[in-house]
This record gives sequence, structure tokens and C-alpha cells, in this order.
Amino acid sequence: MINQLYDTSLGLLTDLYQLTMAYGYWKSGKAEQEAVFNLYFRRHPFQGGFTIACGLSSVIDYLNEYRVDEQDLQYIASLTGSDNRPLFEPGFLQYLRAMKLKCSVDAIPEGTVVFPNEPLIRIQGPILQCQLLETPLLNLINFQSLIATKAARMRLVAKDDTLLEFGLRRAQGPDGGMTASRAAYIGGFDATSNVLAGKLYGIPVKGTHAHSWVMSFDTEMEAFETYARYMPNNVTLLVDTYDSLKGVKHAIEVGKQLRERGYDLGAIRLDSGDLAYLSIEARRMLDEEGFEKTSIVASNDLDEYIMDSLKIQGARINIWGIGTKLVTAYDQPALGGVYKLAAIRNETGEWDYKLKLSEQAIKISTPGIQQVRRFRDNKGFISDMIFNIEAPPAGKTTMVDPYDFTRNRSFSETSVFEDLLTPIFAGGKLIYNLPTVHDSRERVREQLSCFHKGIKRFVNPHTYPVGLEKGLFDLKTDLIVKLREGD
Ligand SMILES: Nc1ncnc2c1ncn2[C@@H]1O[C@H](COP(=O)(O)OP(=O)(O)OP(=O)(O)O)[C@@H](O)[C@H]1O
Ligand SMILES: O=P(O)(O)OC[C@H]1O[C@H](OP(=O)(O)OP(=O)(O)O)[C@H](O)[C@@H]1O
Ligand SMILES: O=C(O)c1cccnc1
Repeated sequence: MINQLYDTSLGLLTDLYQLTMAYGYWKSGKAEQEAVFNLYFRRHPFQGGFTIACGLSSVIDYLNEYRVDEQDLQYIASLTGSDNRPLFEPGFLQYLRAMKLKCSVDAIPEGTVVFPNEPLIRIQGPILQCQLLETPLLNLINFQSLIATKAARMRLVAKDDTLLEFGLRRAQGPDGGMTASRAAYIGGFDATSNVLAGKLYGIPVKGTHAHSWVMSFDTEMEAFETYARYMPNNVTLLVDTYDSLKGVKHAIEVGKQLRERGYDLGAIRLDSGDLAYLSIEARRMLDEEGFEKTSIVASNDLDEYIMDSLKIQGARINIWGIGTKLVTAYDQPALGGVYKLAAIRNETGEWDYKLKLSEQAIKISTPGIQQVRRFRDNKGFISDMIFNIEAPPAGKTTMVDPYDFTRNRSFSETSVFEDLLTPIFAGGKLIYNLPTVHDSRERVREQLSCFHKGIKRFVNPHTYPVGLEKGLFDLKTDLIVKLREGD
């Protein structure tokens, strides 16, 4: 996928400090020491109550195609320190040249609803390799999960209306645009105006026409007639270049001509003014002339809040064209996903569990080889429990709220659950059947339907319970105490 966009190896798509640490691991004989890292985020974006996991398919592509090629090595060899001498010894370059990824990766499938502190990806392998992958994995998961979440919020408001993504022109560069088109589709959009995304990702493409088309003719009527003459099977007319309601009248005239030729007026598009008032008026005018099936598209700096407001005002829009505020995640342009070391194998073959301390409880990482268990009852999902697969829960299980240990829940042997992290790579070999972009989109729909509506509201959403299995909670607490007592 992204490899199709860049005809270059992406081995250097990482931060320099990953390379300097890799060098340090290699020099100190630690390069092959087995480690486990988790990729997770700490807070939902948009002050929401859920996040959609997205980007795994790009991660798989990235890992499958991973290479550090001769040009990359030449570049690394050219890097120098403060004394102008090379940063890296030739032996390290030789090591990178021969390196084959042999990490095992478990991940939560694309399209799954996820919550803070749950590992979306768990990677296990030589510490040097895990370290080099931190930056690209975060880059691929953070942005796509952010956009898929934004899109899913818009889908919740749109209900059964059609959602079109129009963002390419306002996106953060070509990759921002391409990636956003894919993530928006997974999150619940129906189509994109981005033709390359359509070609590469198999997403439906759709579009209308711009004001320039209308402006290039002497009259709006002539512009509409010409468009309809040459593309009678794809007629959506943008009516607001001069006066939206006069534009609707002209569109209806063209609609009548189309009917004489055996076609129909597909839709009109409103792109300025009061979209509630204009859509209600346009609907009335279209219906009065027998164009009940003609759709009304609206665009113009829309987001989920304006859509919601327009619906409350009774707007008669049934197709929404959304660009800027979707593809740039305008109100929160980054998801703060992080990648933390959780365990490292010691000389005796045992795991040493690791955590990062912080004054803020939310920033203390969780040790262990983690899995996420999602419990459900007959109404849907009820809570998620993170546990250490080295000490899996058996029988009756207690889950502790990591920020308030007086709050806990118990699950019996008969509780129904699924474990979310799925094996993707085993020792560097892909063992996962990649779902299509359509499957992942469907998964978002299914998943959201299984959660209580409280987590889906935009204002003060309900906090879905996510806790640590009691054994893991105790392990974490003991480690915190030990580290705080140490020097
Ligand atoms: N009825 C409405 N309720 C809430 N928001 C609306 C309504 N109608 C339009 N909007 C939104 O209000 C904003 C209006 O933007 P703006 O002030 O640029 O007006 P405009 O109609 O685009 O003006 P222009 O004619 O200069 O293009 C847009 O984000 C639009 O989606
Ligand atoms: O508002 P957004 O959510 O970002 O959606 C994309 C916008 O891009 C187009 O406007 P633009 O003025 O660029 O071109 P146009 O002449 O086709 O309207 C389109 O008309 C939308 O208003
Ligand atoms: O097809 C459209 O109407 C379109 C495409 C991109 C941006 N704005 C609108």
C-alpha cells in the first residue's frame, strides 16, 4: 500500500535515535536479546468514548517489504558525530545489510473498537529490530486510527445517509490524503473523490462538479445542460454558484430534459449558505416537480457537530460531502499513541518485566506480555480486561480498575469473551489472512452496534470499563513500589 506510493525502501522511515540505540544494542552485545513492546494510546481522540483501530494492513505491508538497501546503507555511513567522524562502524552496516526481520507480531484487527491502554500491537523479537520499528508503527497506526475514528463519528450522525470523502485537496500532503481516504472508508464513508485511492485500495469513487464548470459558461443553465448532455448517467448539479434556489430551478429544468432522454437528475449539491433552510426549500421544489428520488448533497466545512445540528434543524440532506475537517482531524490533529518496552528476556531465559514510571498515573506503562479479553453478555460488550499471557486467568477472574483499585469486577468460568490480539507474524513470517478494506469497514459497523450508546455520544461519553487482571495489577504495583524505592 504505502510502498506503492514510494518507489524506495522504507527502512529509514524511522527516527535517528532508533538507529543510534540500535547501534548501541549491537555494540553492547544486546542486539538479539528478546524483548516485548506494546503500542497503545492513553486517551480517546475528540473527547470521545471510543477509538477505531486502523492501519494494521499498512503495518503488515511495511513489515513484509522491510529492507535497508545499499543506498540506505550509504546514507547511514555518511552520518557523522560532533567530531565529524562517522556515527556508525562498518560492522554495524554489515549487520543491517544481513538483517532479516524475525519479530512475532500480535495485533487487534483493523476496524475493532479499542480503548485507552489496550495494546493494539504487541511485538516480540530481537530488541534491536523492535526498536527500529517503533517510529514507523506509530506513524502508521496513529493517523489511520484517528481518521477512522473521526469517520465513524460522522457515520453515527449520518445514520443511513451517504457519506462522501472530499478531502484530498486539503489533506496533509499526498500520503496524508491517500491514507485518510482509506481510513475514512474503513470508518464508515461510502466513497471518496480520490481517484488514486479508488485504484489502489478498491474504494468506490464518486464526485460532482466544481463552481469553475458553471463559471466557464455564460449562464448556469448552459453549464447544467452541457454537463447533462455529456454525462447523463452521472448528473449531480452544483446549484450555489450564483443563487442556490435559482440554481435548483435550473437543475429541475435540466432534470426534465434528462427524463425525455430516459435518464434522471441524480442529485443537486449545496455548498454555501444556510444548509438547513436551503435543503428544505430545495426538497420542496424538487418534490413539487416530481423529483422525489433526486438526492440533496451538502458540503462546506462540515463536521459531525454541524451535521448533527443540521439534522436537528430538519435539514433534508441525504448525501454529505466532507473534506477538511475529516482528513485533517481538524479538532484533534494527532492521536498520541505510544510504544513501550514491557518485558525483556534475561540470561536465565526468564522475562524481566519493565515499566516506565511517571508522576501521572495515566502515564505509567503496564508490564507483561499482554492480551486483551473482551467480555460480553446477551446485550453486547461489557468490559475489557488486560492480562499477562505468561500467567493467564483461569476460573473465576478478578479485574481491577488501574486508577482506582477499590473498583473491581469478577468474571466466572462461564463468562463469554474473545481475545482481541490475533497472531499476525510468527518469527517474521506472515500467518494472517488479511481482511479486505470492505471487511474492516463492516467490522467497524458490527463492533459499534455491540457497545452501549453511552460510549458513542459526543458530550461526556460514558467510560467503558477497561481493567487489569488482578495478577497483572499486582505485578505492576509491585514493580512501581520497587522502582520508587530504588535509586
Ligand atoms: N443551518 C446551519 N446550521 C449550522 N451550521 C451551518 C448551517 N448552514 C451552514 N452551516 C455551516 O456554517 C459554516 C458557514 O460557513 P461560511 O461562513 O464560510 O458561509 P458560506 O455559506 O460558506 O459563505 P460563502 O457564501 O462565503 O461561501 C459552514 O461550516 C457550514 O457547513
Ligand atoms: O469543505 P470541505 O469539507 O473541505 O469539502 C471540500 C470542499 O472542497 C470544495 O470546495 P472548493 O472551494 O475547494 O472548490 P469548489 O470550487 O469545487 O467548490 C467543495 O466544494 C467543498 O466545499
Ligand atoms: O466531487 C465533488 O463534488 C468534490 C470533490 C472534491 C472536493 N469537493 C467536491
